[in-house]
Amino acid sequence: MAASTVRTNLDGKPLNPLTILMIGAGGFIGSHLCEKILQETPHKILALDVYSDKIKHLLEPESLEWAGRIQFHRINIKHDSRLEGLIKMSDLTINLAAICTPADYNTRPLDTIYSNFIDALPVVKYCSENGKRLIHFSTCEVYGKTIGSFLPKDSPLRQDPAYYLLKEDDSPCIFGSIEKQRWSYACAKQLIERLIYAEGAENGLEFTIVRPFNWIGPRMDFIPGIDGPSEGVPRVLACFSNALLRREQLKLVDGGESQRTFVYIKDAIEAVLLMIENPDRANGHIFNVGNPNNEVTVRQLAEMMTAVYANVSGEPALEEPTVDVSSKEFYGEGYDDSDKRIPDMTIINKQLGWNPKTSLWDLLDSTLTYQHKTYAEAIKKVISHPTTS
Ligand SMILES: NC(=O)c1ccc[n+]([C@@H]2O[C@H](COP(=O)([O-])OP(=O)(O)OC[C@H]3O[C@@H](n4cnc5c(N)ncnc54)[C@H](O)[C@@H]3O)[C@@H](O)[C@H]2O)c1
Ligand SMILES: O=C(O)[C@H]1O[C@H](OP(=O)(O)OP(=O)(O)OC[C@H]2O[C@@H](n3ccc(=O)[nH]c3=O)[C@H](O)[C@@H]2O)[C@H](O)[C@@H](O)[C@@H]1O
Repeated sequence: MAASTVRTNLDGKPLNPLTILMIGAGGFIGSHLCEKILQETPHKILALDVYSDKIKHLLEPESLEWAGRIQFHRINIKHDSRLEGLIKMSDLTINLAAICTPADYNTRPLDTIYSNFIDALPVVKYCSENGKRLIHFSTCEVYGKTIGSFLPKDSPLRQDPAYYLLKEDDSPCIFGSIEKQRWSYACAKQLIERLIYAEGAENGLEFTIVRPFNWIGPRMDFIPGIDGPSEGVPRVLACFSNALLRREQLKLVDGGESQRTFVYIKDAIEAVLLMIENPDRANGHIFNVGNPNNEVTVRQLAEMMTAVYANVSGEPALEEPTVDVSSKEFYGEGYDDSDKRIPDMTIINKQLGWNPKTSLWDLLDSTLTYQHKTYAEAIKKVISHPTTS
């Protein structure tokens, strides 16, 4: 960014450089947000995480044009007295830290609840007590299941948006029974949202809550056995990428009938930057951030990824690229699923004028090109020397 550029917000006001504490900066979303802020704004980042691999390229070498504008703090927010000091030093805190992989929700429900609720409490408290602004990352999973999912399969009402469109200020949050521990994540996220909202109402906390709807792109999660545990189960993009890279069948949980809308990480990050730089328009709001035009079933996603990867890698797809597995086999006891997730975009459109741009085909093409470049050689090595991995 040219040092002399005068940047203004949506209301034409000049933007002053901010100091931003980003908790969870070393993760998927954090790494893209750091890149965007460093490349396009004059803001400073205090990047906090227990890992830094995904932002290594931003931290070194020191000669990069943004040297001095990013500082990494290897801190676990569960137990570190430096947290309050960092919040005090910053104009804005963005909290991304969480356990947010469905394979963990029913197998590690305690860690999931602690991570998404208990560990976030001091962040909210310190922001509120010190009069600091907070952007907190929640999830579209707080909506749970759609009202329409309880209607008979052939009910024409299922086609009516009133029964499936997810609206921030209107839709109920519908989770399964307590034994369905999948909902431990959604429930913890819902309670922290309610707490933040209450801090706003009772103590004047300036907050924005983000509900991401399946943001995907490069650096999401890990490829098992390459840059993550061999037995680990990441989110669907990485699961399917891993299978494609290894020329294995893509596993469709319970027939792959669930529906999702996928948004390209780079589109979504633009929405977050608008929130950062337009507090008057973003404070006090909860925002859906997704792409309602990119809806597919998980089966369709598998078919699209198979076609795109064949093109990217130059290798023909398997004759039978997918296989059905039960959720119990894949995730274990207590798994349940969101049936359909289409974000209503009214509020984010009205407040920030944001719209996603990238089609599912285009985002899969750039993402799978990245996956192939980053992992194909390493996978080949592991496959040819399995014991040395
Ligand atoms: N990716 C999505 O589409 C999506 C969708 C819905 C919600 N979210 C939410 O957005 C946030 C970020 O998601 P992501 O996809 O980047 O996940 P991620 O797992 O890639 O990133 C989370 C980061 O937080 C860090 N972290 C976790 N606990 C920590 C602790 N105690 N102390 C310090 N650092 C800690 C992790 O090391 C990791 O780098 C999460 O809150 C998640 O629930 C993401
Ligand atoms: O990304 C989001 O917006 C939110 O949704 C995700 O939840 P989910 O979409 O269910 O997680 P994925 O792992 O991406 O799974 C999507 C669908 O694919 C299915 N799946 C997953 C992996 C696989 O190999 N095969 C497969 O069929 C799952 O059962 C599910 O129906 C995670 O909970 C969070 O990261 C986040 O809050």
